[in-house]
Amino acid sequence: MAAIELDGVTKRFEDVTAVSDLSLTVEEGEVFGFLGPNGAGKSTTINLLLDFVRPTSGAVTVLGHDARAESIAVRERTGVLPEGFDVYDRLTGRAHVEFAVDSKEVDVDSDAVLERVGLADAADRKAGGYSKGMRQRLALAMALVGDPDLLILDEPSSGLDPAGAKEMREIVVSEADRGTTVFFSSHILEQVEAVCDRVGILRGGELVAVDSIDGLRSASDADATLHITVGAAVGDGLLAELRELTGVSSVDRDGDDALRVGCDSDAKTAVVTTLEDDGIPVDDFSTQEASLEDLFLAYTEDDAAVADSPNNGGAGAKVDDDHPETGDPTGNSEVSR
Ligand SMILES: Nc1ncnc2c1ncn2[C@@H]1O[C@H](COP(=O)(O)OP(=O)(O)OP(=O)(O)O)[C@@H](O)[C@H]1O
Repeated sequence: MAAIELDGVTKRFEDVTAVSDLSLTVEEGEVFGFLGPNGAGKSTTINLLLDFVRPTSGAVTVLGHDARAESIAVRERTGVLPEGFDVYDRLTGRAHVEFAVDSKEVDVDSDAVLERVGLADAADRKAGGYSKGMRQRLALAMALVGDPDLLILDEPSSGLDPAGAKEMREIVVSEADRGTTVFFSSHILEQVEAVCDRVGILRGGELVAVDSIDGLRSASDADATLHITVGAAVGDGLLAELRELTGVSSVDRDGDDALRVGCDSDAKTAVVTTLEDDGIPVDDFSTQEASLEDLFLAYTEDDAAVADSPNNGGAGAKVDDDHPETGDPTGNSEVSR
């Protein structure tokens, strides 16, 4: 069964279309990264899943439940780390987790959850004195209460130091190992690359790509960089010839005995063959694949030109030619529609 299913979902706020005809399926047990520039519609999508906002059109199903009609059933099985989470200053960390335990009506040892997110030593301190990263850990602890089937994390690494970000990754991986579906939005692409099975990229409310990172690589124009060590000097004429090859975007000398070539994967062989045909021995070469950041830019920049990507869970990877900040640590109060 799919954990999340959005079918032709559009959300308009007066004249702003935050999400446009979004279709996306996230399978149970997947770790799914949801990316997009500021204002792309990520938080709105998350709010649609949780029935904090309602679609203008289209259907949202979460864990087999209709997100509108069965929102309570969804929330009972879902842990949420909301964007812009804020603490109750006067309550201790433990009191926050106990609040989540009571709200979810589960029998959970709050200290064990706090330990899990590295807050055991600060459990009795008032959360108003917590650093930003500690607040974020506390939000995660509350999301983890009750071992949810689905974790929805909106910018989970915001405010975390590198050690905290690593712990966040480890928790995501261990949750996934337990079978939990994890759906998270992030601007920290290394984080996403490290843990996600698939990513979806939103741009202006539209899903412009959804695939594994390798799938995005092969479907996008983002180039790999080929480092070639050569056994003889490469003249300007040959450099120009290489630049003319199909799929080659740049060719630069890298010292006297090496070249750096930006090219798509199909062009690699032609580059090497052209050098050898011109009597230049190729002593060594290595390829550095496009990073997720390169891919993100390729899919979201204005002149993005991206080939069709086949594996999209029914969404159709596309070629691009009232968000309630409640202050409620459950993330559950105040619904804006
Ligand atoms: N309650 C609202 N009323 C009016 N417009 C809204 C509301 N909520 C979101 N929007 C608009 O919808 C668009 C998408 O916003 P959203 O917060 O979903 O983007 P995002 O991808 O989460 O951005 P960020 O990365 O900056 O958090 C933006 O243009 C935003 O201004």
